[in-house]
Amino acid sequence: MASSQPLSPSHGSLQELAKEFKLGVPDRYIQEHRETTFVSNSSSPLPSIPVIDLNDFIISILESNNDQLKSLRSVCHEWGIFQLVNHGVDKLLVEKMKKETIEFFNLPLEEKLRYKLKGGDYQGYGQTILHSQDQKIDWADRFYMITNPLHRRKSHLLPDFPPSLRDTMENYLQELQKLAMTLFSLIGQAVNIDKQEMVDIFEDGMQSVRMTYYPPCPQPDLVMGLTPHSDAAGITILLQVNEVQGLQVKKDGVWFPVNFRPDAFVVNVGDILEIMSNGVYNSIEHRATVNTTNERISLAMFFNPKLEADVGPAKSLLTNTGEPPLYQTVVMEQYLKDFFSRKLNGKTFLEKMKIRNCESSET
Ligand SMILES: O=C(O)CCC(=O)C(=O)O
Ligand SMILES: [Fe+2]
Repeated sequence: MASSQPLSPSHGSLQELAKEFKLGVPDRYIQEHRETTFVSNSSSPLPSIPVIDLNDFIISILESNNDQLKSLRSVCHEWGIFQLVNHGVDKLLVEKMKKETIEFFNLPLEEKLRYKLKGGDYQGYGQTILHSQDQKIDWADRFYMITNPLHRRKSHLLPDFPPSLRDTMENYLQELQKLAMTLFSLIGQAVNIDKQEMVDIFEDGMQSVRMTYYPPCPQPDLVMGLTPHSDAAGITILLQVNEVQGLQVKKDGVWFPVNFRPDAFVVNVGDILEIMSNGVYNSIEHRATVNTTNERISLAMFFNPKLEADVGPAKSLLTNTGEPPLYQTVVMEQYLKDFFSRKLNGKTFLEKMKIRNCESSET
């Protein structure tokens, strides 16, 4: 396990700083080894990420057919990401949440700095958390916090938000938690995990949120809005707040841009579902790019097991399929500690959870 203490970022807000970098980007932001993005043309068009329609499940359950579950399984296996439409969350609430998120980043700097990351913590407002002095900084400001369990909330964050943002966020959290439980149930069934096991693990689970602000950048091809990573979550439900595109996913070794549908949430399969499904599902590697003219804002919500739950291949899946476990099992609380003690780096954290052949033959 990496033991580096995160360094306190002293560089406050890029949203303000970026205004001074009109001509060029400082070295600390330049990513020398940035992988290129797929360029489409008439013979190789841009592949679009799959769309899952929640209404289709209601119909297929009524008709007792498994086709929808089969297609969900194949989407989570081959892609690990999909656009979810007819998700049932009130459109007005989604629009209000977008508006409040934009207003958060429009607050005067001194207001936002009330929520500033404090030394050694990973919750609050600021730039990339640094694990070493030479680490590159992403071209973004973020606000991250744990929203459930309630006793883990930091009193100077959500509870202390401007009332309209706080109330909208509370409603949004509740609605998305319900949606996440529906998705967990379907995604679990599609890979032979018992419904009750998903409920026991995810109901009232650990939930967190990240709002990200990507300023326009004079040299967008030199920086990264968000470093390539997979989410250390069960699932992530992602909202593109201001309709500026920038998310990319890595599929079969190639980076593809994702075009968000305005009526959809983007759902990512996270590392924990890859582990629970014993490797059937793929936690998608993704990154965010930026552009010269438009700021971009996103809101990601992460849904996880309870802090005291075991994270490992689902017991009912191993029993139902007779497969040996391909990943280790650790308690969620420890899993998170290990995750936050490292810098984001592709899928390397998930790799550490894999049981190697030599290890399994020794145990
Ligand atoms: O900004 C985006 O579209 C991606 C955000 C994301 O991947 C994250 O917050 O983990
Ligand atoms: Fe992510």
